Amino acid sequence: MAFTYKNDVLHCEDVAISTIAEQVGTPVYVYSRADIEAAFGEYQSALANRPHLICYAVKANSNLAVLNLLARLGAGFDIVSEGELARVIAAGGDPSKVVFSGVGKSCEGIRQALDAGIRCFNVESEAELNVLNEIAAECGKVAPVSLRVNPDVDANTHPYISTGLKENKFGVDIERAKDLYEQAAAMSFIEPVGVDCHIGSQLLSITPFIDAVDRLLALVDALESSGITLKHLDLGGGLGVQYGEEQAPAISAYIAALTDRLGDREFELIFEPGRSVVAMAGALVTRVNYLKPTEHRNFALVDAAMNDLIRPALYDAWMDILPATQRHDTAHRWDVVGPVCETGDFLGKDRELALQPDDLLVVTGAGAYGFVMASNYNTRPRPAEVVVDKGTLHVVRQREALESLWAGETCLPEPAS
Ligand SMILES: Cc1ncc(COP(=O)(O)O)c(C=O)c1O
Ligand SMILES: N[C@@H](CCCC[NH3+])C(=O)O
Repeated sequence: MAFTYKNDVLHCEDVAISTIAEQVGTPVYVYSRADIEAAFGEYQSALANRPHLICYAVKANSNLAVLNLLARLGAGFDIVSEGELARVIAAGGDPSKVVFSGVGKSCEGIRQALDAGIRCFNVESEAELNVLNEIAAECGKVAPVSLRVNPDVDANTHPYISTGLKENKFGVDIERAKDLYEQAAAMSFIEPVGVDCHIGSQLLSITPFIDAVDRLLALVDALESSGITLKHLDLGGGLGVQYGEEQAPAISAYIAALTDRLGDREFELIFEPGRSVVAMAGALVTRVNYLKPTEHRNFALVDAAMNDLIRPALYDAWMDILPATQRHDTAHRWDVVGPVCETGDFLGKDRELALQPDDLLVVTGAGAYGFVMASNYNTRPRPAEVVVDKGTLHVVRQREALESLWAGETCLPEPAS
């Protein structure tokens, strides 16, 4: 674990958090190269004795430096837009290791992905399959396809990030999937190559994954007996991490439990992990601007806000908040809140901390769905991002310049008289 205390001072790898804040300012996202590589390495070791491709889910953290270091480790990528495809290519990723997920792919995205020669389109509806067939015909290409099947399994996670239930917008109803594969197989510019599912994110139990894989395997066997042989099984992402006291399954246990279900079937396995690769490798560093104790609650007003890290506001997500330097004076309960004009603008509530103005606080577990979900609400520039590589600090994205926030906007001309 990269974020550890040495003599009361929190470090990322060998660099003190206070050094980062002095050099780069706050708020700032900090990622540990070693932690990202270790988590990805766990997937690689767990899958070492099977044909596999680990397609890192770009949406979790799409910083070019992060994508580049995963590409160098041999990762494939799971994308959901032409923007993410462009990022992967800019970061040196191999398009032939890209799978394209997403329930509403644009025609332009489909065209660019066909041109780039991606590994597979994870198709989510009959309408999308027809559009893909038409665009592939125009481009004179055959599109490799998996259907993303909705297995109707309860992932037991926050309702906003549960994706494998019938009432969710994602995937093709498993009961319709066989018919759709038969249609796909008859299309001239579509080649069914795999099957895919992704039932949700931040799953803390392996059981729903097992239920989903069993349902997928029954479908694969039924397809096989009607003459459609698939080459790969894509089991999506979704493995949770330990933000607080809840325990998350180890990557190795999760992979072992799923590969156990396959029997002697010899598919290539694809996984699309996002959070479990990058979440714990990152943190958001923020400075206490004001302390505001009141009769009812104590507020620590920090310089990061919901625009920088929206998970607490959007999902009521609990994320750990650590002092950059541990004080040994009396702790109090603080709501750690930002400057944005919304009551939902908090990073954590009721946290026991010994605080002084100007102290640095560190929100851990922020490497996934942190910067990527940041916005410019309240005309706040998005923070810088840095990677710590042992003793060296690399600024991999500068904090946005204020003027860039209104670049491209124009005022109306004087009204014609
Ligand atoms: C299709 C798809 N694949 C992979 C992921 C990555 O999920 P996670 O970050 O939970 O591993 C997501 C996000 O939930 C997704 O929608
Ligand atoms: N944004 C979510 C995860 C979304 C998963 C995307 N399919 C989170 O922060 O937990």
